[in-house]
Amino acid sequence: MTDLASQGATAPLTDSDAAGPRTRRDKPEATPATGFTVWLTGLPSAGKTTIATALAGLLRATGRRVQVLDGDEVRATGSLGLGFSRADRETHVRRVGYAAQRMAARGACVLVPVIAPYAGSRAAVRTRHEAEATPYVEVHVATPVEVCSRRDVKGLYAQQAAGEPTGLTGVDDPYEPPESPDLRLDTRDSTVSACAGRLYAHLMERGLV
Ligand SMILES: Nc1ncnc2c1ncn2[C@@H]1O[C@H](COP(=O)(O)OS(=O)(=O)O)[C@@H](OP(=O)(O)O)[C@H]1O
Ligand SMILES: Nc1ncnc2c1ncn2[C@@H]1O[C@H](COP(=O)(O)OP(=O)(O)O)[C@@H](O)[C@H]1O
Repeated sequence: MTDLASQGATAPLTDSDAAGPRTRRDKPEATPATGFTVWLTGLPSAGKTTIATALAGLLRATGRRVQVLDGDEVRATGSLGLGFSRADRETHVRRVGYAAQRMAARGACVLVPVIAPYAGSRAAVRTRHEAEATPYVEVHVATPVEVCSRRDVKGLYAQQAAGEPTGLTGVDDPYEPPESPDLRLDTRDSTVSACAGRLYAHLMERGLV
């Protein structure tokens, strides 16, 4: 048995195919999957990262290549040195949008849990994707600030209430809610898996999965 065969690369998936047995090797080459970007925008603690992680699991289970571009992670690397002023956030969002589009254009499912508080920079990201004919899905994780501040996953709301940091999105810094996102998720009365499932269903409707 060759190495490839020992990894199951030529094992028949079915023997009932009229054209003869299909092989695992047929799958990726015969139908290269279209990449896309899903941008999850919303307040801190809204549920962006949690839903992105759950969706990543669903997509990986079907064999898709997934890249998650988390705001904190990009800020520690590609956006190192940028803060939370309007100008810095806009630069950061456009930078992440550029990277996302390039990865999606190469077939990845790119999931972006990044606040992106300003409508203008979100529109710029969408426009970049459209210009390159890369599918783009904007999801508003529309959890109200009262709920987010109760969750307070990173303790930021409590810290802000105690005086630092100032300029917390949704509290004393702007968040411009998307007027017409592709999908709006209300996480108040839904489980994480229900939200990820709704998003997956939307991707199916769009023919992306
Ligand atoms: N002032 C202020 N406002 C908002 N968020 C703040 C702030 N300071 C730190 N953080 C934390 O930074 C995390 C990453 O933010 P993002 O890159 O997604 O933000 S932005 O799009 O540039 O606005 C973001 O992560 P999430 O909580 O996952 O949204 C925040 O926890
Ligand atoms: N339906 C839901 N979808 C996403 N998160 C939820 C949901 N219900 C409760 N949560 C909780 O809300 C918190 C969201 O945190 P996180 O995903 O880090 O937010 P964000 O990335 O938007 O800052 C997590 O503790 C998560 O378990």
